[in-house]
Amino acid sequence: MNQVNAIEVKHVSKYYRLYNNQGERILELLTRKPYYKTFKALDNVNISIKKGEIVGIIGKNGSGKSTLSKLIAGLGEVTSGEINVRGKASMIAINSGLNPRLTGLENIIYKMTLLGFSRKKISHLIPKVIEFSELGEFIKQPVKTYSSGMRSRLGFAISINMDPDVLIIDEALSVGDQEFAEKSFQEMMRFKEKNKTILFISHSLPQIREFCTKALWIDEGKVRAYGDSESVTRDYYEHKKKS
Ligand SMILES: Nc1ncnc2c1ncn2[C@@H]1O[C@H](COP(=O)(O)OP(=O)(O)OP(=O)(O)O)[C@@H](O)[C@H]1O
Repeated sequence: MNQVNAIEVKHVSKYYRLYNNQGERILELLTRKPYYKTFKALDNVNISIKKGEIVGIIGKNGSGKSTLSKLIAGLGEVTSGEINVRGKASMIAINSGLNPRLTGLENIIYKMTLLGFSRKKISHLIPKVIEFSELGEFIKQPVKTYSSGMRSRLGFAISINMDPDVLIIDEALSVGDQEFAEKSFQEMMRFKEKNKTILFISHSLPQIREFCTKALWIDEGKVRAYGDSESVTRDYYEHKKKS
């Protein structure tokens, strides 16, 4: 793998199986005949992302942004192709990664234990995560009682303090308040200074222009453009205006 590439996505396709109802899944098991339709969520995606880049991922709803970022984060299998990530990747998304039945504090411990952090390291990081999340006493409440903004705060605070090499943020900052979003952006910049890599999925083109060095435009599962964030967001905006 090239020394300077943090992420390499080579000829990656991802197909989902679509069933009309649960009955079809059972019929398939019984008859051993396929009852599903195949849906191509990603179609031969090739991309290399250099270490230290902040890459904004844009594209209309359902174009494959989350599918691609989940695969890069190691959540799920590619149907074909190959993904190489240098170092550890950590993903935060609006509704994933936290166990709703556990409290905020238990989630911190759970996630860090899963990643193999020592008890000592976890005890050291807990106060930092709580402080960054600004959840105060709510950290002792089950996550299912949190608002989407509170979940996103906790998710961001855990991920950033785990100090991954690649941080993937899927819309998680769109649900928080402005103040928290700004604090998170500052943290993203510090991350960049440490020459770490960030993938940032957002529907906000101004945010992408402000914070990302590059932008990746995904359209119907294919890479439509990858280049400097200014020009890719402009092309995307022009395309949206016409359609
Ligand atoms: N688990 C799944 N099973 C079946 N289809 C799926 C699954 N996950 C995603 N898809 C489909 O794959 C396509 C791409 O979805 P994805 O969530 O990657 O899009 P997105 O670009 O992130 O969209 P959005 O902007 O709405 O978040 C969509 O058509 C979606 O319905």
